[in-house]
Amino acid sequence: MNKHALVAAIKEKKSYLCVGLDTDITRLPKHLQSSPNAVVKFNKAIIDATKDACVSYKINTAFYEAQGLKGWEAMQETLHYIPRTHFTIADAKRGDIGNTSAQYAKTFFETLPFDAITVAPYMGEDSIRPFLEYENKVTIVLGLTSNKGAENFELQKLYGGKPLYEEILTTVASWGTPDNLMFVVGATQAKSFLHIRQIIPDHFLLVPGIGAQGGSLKEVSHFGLNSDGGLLVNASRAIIYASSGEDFADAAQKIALNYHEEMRPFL
Ligand SMILES: O=C(O)c1cc(=O)[nH]c(=O)n1[C@@H]1O[C@H](COP(=O)(O)O)[C@@H](O)[C@H]1O
Repeated sequence: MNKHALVAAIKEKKSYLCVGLDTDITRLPKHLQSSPNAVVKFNKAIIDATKDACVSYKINTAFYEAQGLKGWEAMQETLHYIPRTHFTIADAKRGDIGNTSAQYAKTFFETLPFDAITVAPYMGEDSIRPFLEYENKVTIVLGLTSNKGAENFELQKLYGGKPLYEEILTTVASWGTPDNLMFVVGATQAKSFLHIRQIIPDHFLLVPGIGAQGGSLKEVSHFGLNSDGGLLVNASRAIIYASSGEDFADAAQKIALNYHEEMRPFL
């Protein structure tokens, strides 16, 4: 699915919810833990339960890579199970010298055919170009992240007085278009959304940090939405671990529907 199809899905469904499949093998409900392929069973149940409320799924690759070969297989099976009507994100946070980034792009755009990947901008233009060369794929660059460590570098002022993250948004935006580039902005950074929208009015923002990290969906929506929707708000733990019992999928569905209901009036 490309960005235009995503915009259509958001408008039709009146949802900009992205469900995060950060599936931690140690947090699976007890009744699944001994079952073979437990991660895939869990993910399939979560997808079945939440697909009507959301337009996107984000697979955080760390939770799968940590399991070795079995984890990569689970990631692949999960990706293929996600309906084509949903925008798929590999949250892999890659980026390296050009020829290495080209291999990362191949991994997450071809071998595993995700629609988008998260990328760290630290190594600059040649580390991001190989991702942008793919037509109909989206590169999501870390802008202002949700974590405390954002203060260490992203919010530090450069010599001109501008914070580093602003320089990243402006410069990276000039390497692509709002069709092939999005930016990560954490929901915990709500007070910066108005300003960020002045710098990049047209780009989609992937917004993690509601739910477990305490960000406000209302604030983010108020300041972040644009005429395309322009937001993908992610929640992972708050949805997928809404219950640790046999009712985990029903509980996940309830939370996802609540987010959807909160989003509806904004569109
Ligand atoms: O790129 C991300 O998705 C990301 C960026 C960021 O600034 N903060 C952030 O939490 N994330 C990811 O978003 C998800 C948030 O998970 P929950 O806090 O459980 O909703 C995790 O997969 C994080 O790795």
